[in-house]
Amino acid sequence: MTVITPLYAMLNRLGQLALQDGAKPSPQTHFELLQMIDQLKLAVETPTETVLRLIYQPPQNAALRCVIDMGIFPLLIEKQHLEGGVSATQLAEYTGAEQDLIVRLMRVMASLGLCSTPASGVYRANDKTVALTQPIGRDGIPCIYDLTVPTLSKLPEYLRIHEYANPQEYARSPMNWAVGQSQFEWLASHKDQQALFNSYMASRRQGKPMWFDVYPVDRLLGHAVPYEDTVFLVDIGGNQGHDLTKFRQRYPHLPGKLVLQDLPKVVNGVSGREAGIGVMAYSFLDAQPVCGARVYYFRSIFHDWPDHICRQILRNTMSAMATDYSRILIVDFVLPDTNAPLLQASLDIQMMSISAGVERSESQWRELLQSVGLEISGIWNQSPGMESVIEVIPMAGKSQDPVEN
Ligand SMILES: C[S@@+](CC[C@H](N)C(=O)[O-])C[C@H]1O[C@@H](n2cnc3c(N)ncnc32)[C@H](O)[C@@H]1O
Repeated sequence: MTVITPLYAMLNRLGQLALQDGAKPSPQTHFELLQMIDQLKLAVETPTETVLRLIYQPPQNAALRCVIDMGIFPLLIEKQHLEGGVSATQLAEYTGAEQDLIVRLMRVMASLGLCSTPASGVYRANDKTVALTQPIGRDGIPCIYDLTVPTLSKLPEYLRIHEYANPQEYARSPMNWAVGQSQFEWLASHKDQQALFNSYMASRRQGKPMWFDVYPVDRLLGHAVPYEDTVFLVDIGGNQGHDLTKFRQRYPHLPGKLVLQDLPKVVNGVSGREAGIGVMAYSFLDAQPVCGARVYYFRSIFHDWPDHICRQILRNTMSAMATDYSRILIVDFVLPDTNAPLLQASLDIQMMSISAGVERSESQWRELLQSVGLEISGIWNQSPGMESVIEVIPMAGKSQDPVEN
């Protein structure tokens, strides 16, 4: 009798998933495939192997950061035409680094699958190498490394000293304790990293659906007031306008203006004229100056902040909302109560560290919103691994007057 082991059952399921959607899997299948592959690895690894894999992640990240700094990935792309690949000797010549060091760093890159190594001390670009030369890898890796590593290395000490209290105050976040500033002050005082951050923000969802692919925008269009001087959507904390530009391209004829808001250091020098976007330096810790917009849109904002600041931001927005007309759209993760994807669970720890922020579950979102008199009118999601679009309106019978923060 054949015994179906858990490993065999997993492989079977993987096979089914691989067949299911042909060459281009749906977002759901893609997500399940990735989850299954992780589970498969755990099923094959011995417990010792799992622990060793985890222990040696920090050196991998450090090596990757160095290889990005040395500009090796663009060289591999540039020399892609060389059939035999690029040797460590050549890389040493191009970069000025010592050849033996290159061999040691590139061994890690090849093991991570970020290039191939057809012969000893020889490297070739693969499809992952390309992403490391684009803004998402080129700028995202050093940005997140510099922003988080000094704090993460001290997080165990911070939590021990603070008797394992859940960090809930922006001004007393682990980053503030470890580095003297929380994320946005730190970025504002580190010009190069702020530029990397902006570039990473604009690039990190490349190839993923936009919020308007997930959310039925028709819900907003039908009742929008079509006057030239009305505002259709304000992107609050919209960085340098990457989302709004794409929204404008998809919807060139909207009933009303689009407005981008972010901190002065982020939007100074940004011109939205070509895309027909108004640009405004504004802090969402102050009352919202744009009144009566159809939509107040926040993407990846609330996860940066603890509840008390989120309430402040929400109240500042509610004071500008038009009764029975304006709504808030929040694009953020809605963590499942069990089996949260590792990326979301890890981002939660990152947010906690750099700004006492939180990735929230549906019940946490409801609780937060209810505490200021708001309620969820719908949640849209295309894939469990992606952010959701949460539509929010004032609770029936609640006033939208400014309330004390
Ligand atoms: C995680 S990024 C998200 C950017 C963009 N919404 C996106 O999803 O790509 C957070 C943004 O909030 C902005 N921000 C931080 N503090 C702010 C404040 N007090 N007022 C307005 N924007 C702020 C940052 O400059 C940054 O652009």
